[in-house]
Amino acid sequence: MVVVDGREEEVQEPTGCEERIFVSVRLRPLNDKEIDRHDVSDWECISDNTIIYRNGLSVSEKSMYPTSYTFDRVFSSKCPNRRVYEEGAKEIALSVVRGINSTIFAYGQTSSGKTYTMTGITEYAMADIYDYIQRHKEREFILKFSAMEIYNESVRDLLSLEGSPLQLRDDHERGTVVVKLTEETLRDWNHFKELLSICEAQRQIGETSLNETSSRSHQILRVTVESSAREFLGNDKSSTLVASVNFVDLAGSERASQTSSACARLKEGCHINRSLLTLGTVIRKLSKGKNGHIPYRDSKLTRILQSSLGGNARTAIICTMSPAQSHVEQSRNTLLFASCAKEVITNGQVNLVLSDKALVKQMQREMARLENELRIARTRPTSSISDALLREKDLEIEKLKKEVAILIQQRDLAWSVVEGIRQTANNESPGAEKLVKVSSDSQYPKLRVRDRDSLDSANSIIVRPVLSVGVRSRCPSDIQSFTSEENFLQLPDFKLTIPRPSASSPQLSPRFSVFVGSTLRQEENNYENSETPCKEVRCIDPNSSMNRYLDSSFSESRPKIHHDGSSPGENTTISGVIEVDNEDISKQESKSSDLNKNMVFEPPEKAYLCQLKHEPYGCRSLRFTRSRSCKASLMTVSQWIEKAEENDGTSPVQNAKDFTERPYNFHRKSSALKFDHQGEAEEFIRNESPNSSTSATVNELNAVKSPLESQSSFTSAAGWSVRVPTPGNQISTDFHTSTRGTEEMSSNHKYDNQHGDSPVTNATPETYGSSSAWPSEFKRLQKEIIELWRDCNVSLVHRTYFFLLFKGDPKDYIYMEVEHRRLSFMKNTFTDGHKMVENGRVLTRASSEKALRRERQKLCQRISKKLSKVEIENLFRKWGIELNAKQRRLKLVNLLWSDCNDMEHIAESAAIVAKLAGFENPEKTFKEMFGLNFTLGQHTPMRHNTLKRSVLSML
Ligand SMILES: Nc1ncnc2c1ncn2[C@@H]1O[C@H](COP(=O)(O)OP(=O)(O)OP(=O)(O)O)[C@@H](O)[C@H]1O
Repeated sequence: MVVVDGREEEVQEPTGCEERIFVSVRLRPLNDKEIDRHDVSDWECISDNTIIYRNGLSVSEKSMYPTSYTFDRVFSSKCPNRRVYEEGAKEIALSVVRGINSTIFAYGQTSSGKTYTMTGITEYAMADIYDYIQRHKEREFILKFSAMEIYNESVRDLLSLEGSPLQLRDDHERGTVVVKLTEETLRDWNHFKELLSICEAQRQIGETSLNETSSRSHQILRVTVESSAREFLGNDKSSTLVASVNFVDLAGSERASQTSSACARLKEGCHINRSLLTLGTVIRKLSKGKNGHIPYRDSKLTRILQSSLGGNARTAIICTMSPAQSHVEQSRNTLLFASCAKEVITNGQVNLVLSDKALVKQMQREMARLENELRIARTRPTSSISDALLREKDLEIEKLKKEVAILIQQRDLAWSVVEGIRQTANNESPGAEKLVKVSSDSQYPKLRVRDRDSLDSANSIIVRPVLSVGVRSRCPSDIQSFTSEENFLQLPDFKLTIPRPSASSPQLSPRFSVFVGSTLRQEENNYENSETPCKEVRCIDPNSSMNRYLDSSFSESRPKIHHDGSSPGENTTISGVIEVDNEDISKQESKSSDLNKNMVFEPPEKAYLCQLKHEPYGCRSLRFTRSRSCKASLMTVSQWIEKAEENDGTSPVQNAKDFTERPYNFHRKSSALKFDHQGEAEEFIRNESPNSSTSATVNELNAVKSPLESQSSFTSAAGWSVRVPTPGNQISTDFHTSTRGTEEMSSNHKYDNQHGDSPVTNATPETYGSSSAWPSEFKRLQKEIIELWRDCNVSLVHRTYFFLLFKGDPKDYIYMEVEHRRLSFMKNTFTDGHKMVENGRVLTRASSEKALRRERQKLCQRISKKLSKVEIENLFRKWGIELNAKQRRLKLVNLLWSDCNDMEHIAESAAIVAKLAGFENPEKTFKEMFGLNFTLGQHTPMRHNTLKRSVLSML
């Protein structure tokens, strides 16, 4: 069933099939000569299929020759031609009327009866063809006759021979007799018989002309039958079936040795044998399959009969043999040939010659079929591809869902921080909002630094610490410049934008100390190369004593400090013009010297990165970000202890460099923060890293009153500072990214309102402060946090700090919430088997456990130093440790913070850790440190990119 022109047509396609050559063997009777010489018959057909050698074989002959041969048919000497035709050739010969080529061979030695057999078969076949035509008159048959002879490897057309009566006929074509069998001719059987007789006559003529050489030539009578193909193609009368039947009378297959020794005869025999030998070779090869080369071209005979030998034809071979004993050798060769021939497979196909119309139809059918196949083929792969794509997309969706969950956590956490800052600022400076409103630069609500010239004309200063969350892609070169291990993206940054100061506000004139390190220069050079100059410098507390922070290695390259008239130690404000008095920087920054003139830097160990930018509108902003040099400042107490322990035995100078500040420089930032035992902490630092500069730094912490402190500013342990506004300047917190532009805080609040899923943004201190629910909520949060500390192996020092610091004040809610979320995130991350990166370190649950063990060991070492013998023994007794037990100190330390359900135990543990760590009044610690610190403990819950994304998604 095929579709043509949109119609389905059922067409009987002519088909052929593979089949073996039909091989039969025919014995002739002993002829007169054989009888005369008393030759005997050695062969006998014992059945329709088997012929045997009657005489007994010698032992040697038995090993060489079989005595019995089986074929499709065997015909005895008494079998008439009719039966040989009927049983050995008819079916195959008549295939021609169905459009299938066919060939009837007669193979055998000379005088074995080939001609005798083929004459009878040809006559009967033609008679049957005639009968068939008579019964299928509607098919309009055309018969074409041709006869050829192959002699000495030359082909002759027997029908064009001189004197042939066929030449006189009108429908004669050279070498072919064409007889259109019309009603008239079909009625004239005699006429058809005449044709046959003509052919026979022609053959006789050929024989005559060859001077009795006919037995040494191969003669082929070919009858081509053409008829309409209506039987196969329905109404299409123009297409035809064309097939030929070949009647082949081969030359004798005797050996060359039996030919005349005369030269001519020898040559003739060679040629005969050439065709016969090639025929034998072809048959033998074909009997073994068609894989190898078949030498059809090696002889004329095989070339002409190529399609009949293993090709598109049905073939029957009748092997004739003499029964005489004297010809036994030739007879065996004939049987051997017949045995090979019966293995040959042919594949006769119906030969359909399509008319143009039928050809078009056929092509259409083929196209329709191919299109169907293509459609199916497209459907199948598409389906499989779709499945694969769906699976891939599903995985991607799952992955994105997880990322979204993480980002939501990060967003909430970041907003918690922002809210905390905002609330702190509002609480401590009620006039801040009002001052913000009177900003002179309403068009650009973010804070900016203008050129010095313009600063002169400025009439106000607005300092707005802006939570920048580390996205600095406003100029692409930023990113390129920060491909180092700096993880400024990891932590929220503040962008401090300082607009022009007011000339009438001299109290706001900035007085910054300036220190520029080599790292800074390199970074600045990077910025210089960018189209948008972004200057990253170190900005510090504007305190003249900052030069003390310089260590010996740095002091050589430190720039000159310019105080702009301010005396060291003078309380100055952070807001306003930042002045730079550094020759090196001025040279390097000659192209933008106006920027440097207003910049103040601090030494790397104490620095926050302050990024000064040219903005498209000509303004500049200072951005505080983390730098490599302030990386140490990001470390927590526990990290500090851990690091100190790690560096035991290493250069103490290195220790001093790495562990100089946190949380101690944070103490420095807060005037209210004074440890009773701070001296012990400092002593510890000196003991661990007896670097003079570091010691000086620590010693200066209390001695120096930061201008930030004067403004109620504070610095988070995360490495950036937030200043609480005081009357006279304006401070507000904001949350923005450089790439997305700036948005007013109000818009962020809108976001909060629209996304009320954050309990932090929904809850306010007032909410808890005015509610009796807060104490219970605090206890719940505290208990969960304690459990999370345990689950996340958080530093005991951190726990202690936090526990002692947040004791239930309603304002603590934000820090409790932040801590809770941070720990939850951390726990989930560890539970999922993920890693976290903190300051370039990969943190896992295992590594956190290891760090906690080290911290306990470190604390264990400090027991003897920090506690008296009596205190220690009392603790052992109270905690159920035998006084003479091995490793009793370590057992004691291991018990610290071990029972999360016993708040008395927790409180006692905190007291012990505080004493061991040397900070016994942590309640005086600035609480914002925890609210803003993402790196407390050993872990950093946010990764650079995820945090960045989370911020972008929020904006
Ligand atoms: N089955 C048969 N019954 C009676 N006579 C036969 C039979 N087969 C062959 N003959 C006779 O044997 C003689 C030789 O036969 P034929 O000419 O057909 O042999 P051939 O194989 O064609 O020889 P060549 O190879 O020389 O052409 C003929 O006189 C023929 O009449």
